[in-house]
Amino acid sequence: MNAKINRHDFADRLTLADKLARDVASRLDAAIKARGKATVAVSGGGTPKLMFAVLAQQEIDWSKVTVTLVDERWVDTDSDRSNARMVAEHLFHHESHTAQFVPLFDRAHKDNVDGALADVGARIDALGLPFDVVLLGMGSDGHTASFFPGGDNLAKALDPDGKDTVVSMRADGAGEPRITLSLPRVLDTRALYLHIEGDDKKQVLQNALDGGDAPIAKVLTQERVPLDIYWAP
Ligand SMILES: O=C(O)[C@H](O)[C@@H](O)[C@H](O)[C@H](O)COP(=O)(O)O
Repeated sequence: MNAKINRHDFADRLTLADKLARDVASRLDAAIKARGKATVAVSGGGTPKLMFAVLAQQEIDWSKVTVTLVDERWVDTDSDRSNARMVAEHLFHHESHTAQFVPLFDRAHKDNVDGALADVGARIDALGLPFDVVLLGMGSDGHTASFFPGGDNLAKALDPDGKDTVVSMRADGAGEPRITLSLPRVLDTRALYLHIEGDDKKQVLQNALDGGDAPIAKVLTQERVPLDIYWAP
């Protein structure tokens, strides 16, 4: 293991959500004070919802915060599979409604994710990396972002020296086609968090820490940025 890893285990999910939301808000607030703006890339799926509800209530200058996604399912924003929709419904309330959102989905290319890669990549590059915060989740198959085992562009997405900002991904476990930040872009951040819940995911994480080759292992063994892992049963 090469990454500097800090483990944070909690007794329950609400306590985790509260602490992680405060830690992220504090990072964003420090970025605004230091550089006048903050950027955060968040993950989709179900795990972040409770934490987003707490994060939305943190009193920072959200008008100076830009939120984007680590990955997105290639579906329109009215789909209940859309991560953009999930973020809109769970994060952009209360204090945070003035934040700017940069989507990964591009309706102009709704039938062909590959046609959107250049434009979406440029959109992310224009944010001026590094991100201040990147929040990752993990599936029980050991994927993080859309780095799915067996994914058609997995090697490209995981190439530590790859030049692509975003990569398309199709995989049996992914449902619809995906777009994902590449591994080097995920790691181009001042702070990196992995948020996982449940004993099954803890075991998947442990397998990767023990030398398993699930995609999450690439985040555990990198040397670019320390990793804070937040877990609750
Ligand atoms: O769009 C997505 O699916 C994600 O960004 C993905 O990487 C997610 O973090 C994991 O699949 C965990 O998902 P759950 O939180 O729903 O288990």
